[in-house]
Amino acid sequence: MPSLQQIRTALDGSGQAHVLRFWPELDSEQQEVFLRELAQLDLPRLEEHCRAAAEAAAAASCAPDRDLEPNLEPVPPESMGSVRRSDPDCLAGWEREGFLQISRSRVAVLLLAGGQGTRLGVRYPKGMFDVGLPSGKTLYQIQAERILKIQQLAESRLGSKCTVPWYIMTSEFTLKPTQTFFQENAHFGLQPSNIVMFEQRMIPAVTFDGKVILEDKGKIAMAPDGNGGLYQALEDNGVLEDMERRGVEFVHIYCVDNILVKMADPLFVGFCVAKGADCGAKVVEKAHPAEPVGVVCRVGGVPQVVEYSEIRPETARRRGPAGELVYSAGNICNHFFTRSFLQDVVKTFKDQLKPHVALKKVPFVDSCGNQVKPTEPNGIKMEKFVFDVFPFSRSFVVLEVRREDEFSPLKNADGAPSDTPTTARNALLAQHCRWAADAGAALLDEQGNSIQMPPSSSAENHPALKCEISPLVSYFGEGLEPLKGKTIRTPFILDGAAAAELQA
Ligand SMILES: CC(=O)N[C@H]1[C@@H](OP(=O)(O)O)O[C@H](CO)[C@@H](O)[C@@H]1O
Repeated sequence: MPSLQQIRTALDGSGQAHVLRFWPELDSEQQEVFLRELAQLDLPRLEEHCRAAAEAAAAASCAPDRDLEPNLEPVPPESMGSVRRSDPDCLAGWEREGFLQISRSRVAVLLLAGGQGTRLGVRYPKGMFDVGLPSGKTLYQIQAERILKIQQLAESRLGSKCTVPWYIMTSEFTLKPTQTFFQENAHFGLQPSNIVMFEQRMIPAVTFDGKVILEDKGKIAMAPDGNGGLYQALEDNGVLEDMERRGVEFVHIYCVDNILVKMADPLFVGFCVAKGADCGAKVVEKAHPAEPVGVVCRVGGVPQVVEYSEIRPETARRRGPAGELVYSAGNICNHFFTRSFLQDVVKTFKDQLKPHVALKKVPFVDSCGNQVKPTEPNGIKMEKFVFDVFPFSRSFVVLEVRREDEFSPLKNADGAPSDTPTTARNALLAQHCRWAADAGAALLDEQGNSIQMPPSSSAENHPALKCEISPLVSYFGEGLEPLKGKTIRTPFILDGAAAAELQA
C-alpha cells in the first residue's frame, strides 16, 4: 500500500490536492479508512480521468451527437430472427440447439448487478427487491429458480446432468449484501460453488471543472464504472479462466431488473449458436418513441446500441412507410457472447471503450466542511456500457421477442407511470394467467367471477390477475398439464406441492 506521502504527492501532481484538505481533522480510525480508499484509486490515471470527464461533460452539454444521424440505419433483416415472425420449425430447431448446449454445460448466465437502484429509491441491491408477488419472492430468488428449472429441463430432454453456472457482477455497494442474502437463503437451492460473485471497479465522481468530489471529509464520492465495467472486472477477477475451467463456451448476460428474464434462454442461445454469432442481442419492439430503452441499430455499418439518453428525439420519432418506427429494436439488456469473443474484448478491445457522461446530483462537503445536498447536477459520473463492444463483433445477430413474455423492467418506485414494482408484478402474474388459461384452466377472481384475459399489451395495468406459477414448476409455460379442465380461484400459487396435489 502506498504511504500517505506518496498519495499526497500523486494528488498534488494531478491537481487534486483538495482531497486531503480535511485530513488533520480526521481521527486516526477515519484516517486509516480513508488511506485504504485512496490507495485503491488508480492514481497514475487520475489526472487523465478528471480531465476527460470535464471535457466530455462540456461536449455533451452541446446536445446529443449530431454526427451519429447520417450514419444510422436499422439492423438489416438478414441478421435478425423474430419469435413473432420466424417459422415455427426454425424456432423449434433453435430451441433444440440451445438445450443441447445447456445439457453439455456449455452455457453460463452472467448477471449485471452492480447498480445502486437510485431511481427505485432503495438502499440495497435491486435483486433483493420484492415486488409484492403472492409468494413474496425477490428478483434473485426468481432468477435462481429459473436456473434450477432450465438445468432440470435440459437434463430431462437430453438425459445428461448439467450445470448452468451463475456469474454475478456486483459493486462495492452490492457485493456484501448480495453475499449475505444468498447465504441466508441457502443459495435458493443452487450449489454455492456454481455461483461466482465478483466486483466491478469504482471510479471517482468529478466536478464540472475536473476536481474529484469529496462526499465527506474523509471519503471520495465513488460510483461503479457502469455495466461496461464488466470487461475490466472479468480480467481483474479471472472470470474467463473460471469459465474455461468449467467448459463454458456461451454466456447469456442480463440486467438484474427485468422480472421476466429467461435465464439461459435455450431459444436465444440456440439462435445465436445456429447463426454462428459471436455476439447477439434480444430486443422488443419499442412501445413508443420516447420509451427509455436503447436502440439496437448500425452506425456506419457496424452494430451498435444508441442509448435512450443519447438519441435525438427527432431520430427516435422517425417512421417508415407503414407508420412503423424506423428505430424500433428496443434493447432489453439480454446479450449473448461467446467466451472467445469475451476473451478478445478483454485482451484487445476493452481499453477502446469510450465512457459515457452522466450528470448527477452528488452530495459533497464544501470548502468549509459543510455537507451539501445539491438540487442541480454538480457532478460527472463516467460510465461504460456493456453493449459498447458490439462494434467489435464479427458476426452479430438480433432476436426480437414478445414484450409480454420477456420484458418488464423494474426501474422506478411506485407512483411513476411505468417500470415500477406494480407493473413488474402485474406483468408476471398476467403471463402466468395466460399460461394457466392456455393449459386449459378456468380462472376465477377473488369474488368467484370468471376472469376475462385482457389483451397482453395492457396486462401490466390489470390488477385482477393473481395467478403465480413457481419457476420450479414451469420455465416458459411448459408442464402445466395438471391444470387442464381445473377451475382455479385466484389468488393462486402453483408451487411444487400444489402441482403434485392437482396431479393427484
Ligand atoms: C447501458 C445499458 O445497458 N442500458 C440499458 C439499460 O438501461 P438502464 O436505464 O441503464 O437500466 O436497460 C434498458 C432496458 O431495461 C436498455 O434499454 C438500456 O439500453
